[in-house]
Amino acid sequence: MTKETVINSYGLTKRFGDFTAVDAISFKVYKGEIFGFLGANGAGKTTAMRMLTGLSVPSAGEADVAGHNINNDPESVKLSIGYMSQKFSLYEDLTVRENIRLFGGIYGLKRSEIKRKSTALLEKLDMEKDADKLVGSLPLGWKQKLAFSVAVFHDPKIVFLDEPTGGVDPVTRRKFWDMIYEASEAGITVFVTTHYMDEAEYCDRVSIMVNGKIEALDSPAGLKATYGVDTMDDVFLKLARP
Ligand SMILES: Nc1ncnc2c1ncn2[C@@H]1O[C@H](COP(=O)(O)OP(=O)(O)OP(=O)(O)O)[C@@H](O)[C@H]1O
Repeated sequence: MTKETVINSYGLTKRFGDFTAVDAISFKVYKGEIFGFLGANGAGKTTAMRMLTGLSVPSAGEADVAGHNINNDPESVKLSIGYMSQKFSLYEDLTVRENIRLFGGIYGLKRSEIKRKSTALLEKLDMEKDADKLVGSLPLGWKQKLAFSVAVFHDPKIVFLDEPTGGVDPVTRRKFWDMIYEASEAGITVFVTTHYMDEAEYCDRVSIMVNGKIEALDSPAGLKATYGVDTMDDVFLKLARP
């Protein structure tokens, strides 16, 4: 069976003046995959992700994302994906319920659908009694779970997560990854950047970006075998911090 390609990037490039932040990256991501997008600080991950999500125009190159071309039809790209940025997109001065409603509306869901799905989501997150609390008052781990949930609320084909678990303890991070697995099992492709190497191990495939280029791309086991090391930490150290 051939795998369905949901991201096809070819020669994707972003320059800021004389500086090339993303340097002609070409790769494919398949449906339902958990794809880890790794690299040291400043390697170009966020810049690449902003192009792939239709938020920033490439200097050169192309990408098809969820069946739409990022250059010709960025608006369709935006509607077909979910995006959770490092600072999340949640409104701190709105309640949990208001945030869910807002994002459902932005992604074009019907009112009745928003209502039904909100009830199910609050139950799943065990946040029914917190539904009318301001998001700003919640612990960071809860905000991350809520931000992820609103990013997949409209059942997008792909969800892009930019360092979704920064600043929380390992148990909270592990719980967050249960949600990622669940989304992937439901057929949502997960594109995730992280600085945590235990999280890199949870991915189906991992790419490692160095100075704007993709230096390696394989499964965690494949990368470890190629570089003759036992952990993703060591793979990362060899490539990204030689
Ligand atoms: N708007 C901009 N103008 C000029 N340079 C920029 C701009 N945005 C990013 N850069 C530069 O591009 C490079 C890549 O940045 P980017 O944020 O994509 O890296 P990153 O891999 O996501 O890093 P981090 O892990 O720290 O988030 C950096 O050197 C950054 O300073």
